[in-house]
Amino acid sequence: MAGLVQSKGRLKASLLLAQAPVMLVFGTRPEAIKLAPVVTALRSRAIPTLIVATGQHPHLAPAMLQQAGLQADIDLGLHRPGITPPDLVGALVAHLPTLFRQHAPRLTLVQGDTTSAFGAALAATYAQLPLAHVEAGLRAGHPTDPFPEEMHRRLIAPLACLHFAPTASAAAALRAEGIPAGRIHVTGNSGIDAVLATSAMLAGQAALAADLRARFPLLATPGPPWLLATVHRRENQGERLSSILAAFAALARGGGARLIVPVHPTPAVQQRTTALLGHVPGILLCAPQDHAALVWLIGQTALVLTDSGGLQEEAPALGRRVLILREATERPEGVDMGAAQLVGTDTHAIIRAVHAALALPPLDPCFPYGDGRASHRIAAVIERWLHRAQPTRAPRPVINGRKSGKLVAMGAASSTMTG
Ligand SMILES: CC(=O)N[C@H]1[C@@H](OP(=O)(O)OP(=O)(O)OC[C@H]2O[C@@H](n3ccc(=O)[nH]c3=O)[C@H](O)[C@@H]2O)O[C@H](CO)[C@@H](O)[C@@H]1O
Repeated sequence: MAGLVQSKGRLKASLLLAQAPVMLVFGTRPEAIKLAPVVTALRSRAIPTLIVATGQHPHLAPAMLQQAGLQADIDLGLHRPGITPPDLVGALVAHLPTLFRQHAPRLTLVQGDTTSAFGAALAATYAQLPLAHVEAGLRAGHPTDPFPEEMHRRLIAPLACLHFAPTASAAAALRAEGIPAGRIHVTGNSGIDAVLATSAMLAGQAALAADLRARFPLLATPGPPWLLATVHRRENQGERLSSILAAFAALARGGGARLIVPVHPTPAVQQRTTALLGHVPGILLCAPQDHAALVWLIGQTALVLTDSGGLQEEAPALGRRVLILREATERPEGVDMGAAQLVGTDTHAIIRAVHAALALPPLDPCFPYGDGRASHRIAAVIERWLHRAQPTRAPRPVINGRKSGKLVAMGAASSTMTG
């Protein structure tokens, strides 16, 4: 009898979950990379998910999901040439309510600090739907730098009821802003789950590594060490980009290093990079790579030079030092551990830092941003939350501008967990 009651309870719970999925909204390459393991972990617990692509990175983001064996259930296709962050936020606030009405998500989940993440967070909040934030609590120090990412992170925080902080210091930043401790869960960064999974896949597939060696035959040629370099951030465009690229050119011309540079498709970056580095001996420009190739490239190079957030996290996990080509970082843990150095964008400072870093002994893999189990922790918290939070009100349909029906109430907070 007890068993029957229990199985009826389970059945009721699973029906509840099935009727009301977790809606994950993402738009860019790094969100796709970092959300793919979260989707897999949710699905492994039989939590239904609905993946919504905004179209912010129309080619890069779906390709990254595909690599993880996933695809978007719905693609809003909101990208158009010249679209600005406010345009995209406006489009998301206009389009997402229809999906909220059709799919009645119990929880909307966003990752990081992109315009897609902020627009979806705002739309969910207008619809009075509970919001979860993966990679919560990163702060670079200034409210609008990097712009608009820091503004996005800070504005998403008060809207979310579940905050998945990658590190203890990210959790502390949230608490300092008044987020109740019980809503914050220190999980590690799901990007580390992704990079470790990709690295294990590469180790297990000799044919894939052979393909990559064939794709980049120059890397096997004798000569100075290869460095991996990427630059794309909005705050580094213009003169700062020229200053960084001048350092790359000088390093290659000086014969101390060779650089492989996957060039971001943003026109302002692509044009200047091709113009300044296109014909410099010792510099290999290439298209953006799939995640497996990028992870392989980190392993083939001696040092990573970047303004990317994700690469700052990934390189130490793969035993590579990072020189951060920015004035500030929201990821201080790698610097504190000696795996990363904040170098800035001055040409001479970059050259000096490269020579100094190349003289250091090799770095052992280290994990300031997580142990590869963040997605499992995130899914476990969401599962508990779904079972605990009562759907007291259903999503409110808006018909001819009039609201009727019921709303899903903001969920109760669950306890902090670090395990
Ligand atoms: C400084 C900053 O505000 N960065 C934010 C930005 O990401 P972020 O600066 O990391 O964005 P990038 O476009 O550099 O993406 C990094 C990811 O793309 C991969 N890669 C890169 C180049 C390539 O050719 N192929 C490839 O697969 C890297 O391995 C890494 O996993 O949005 C992320 C998603 O919300 C946030 O987590 C970051 O905080």
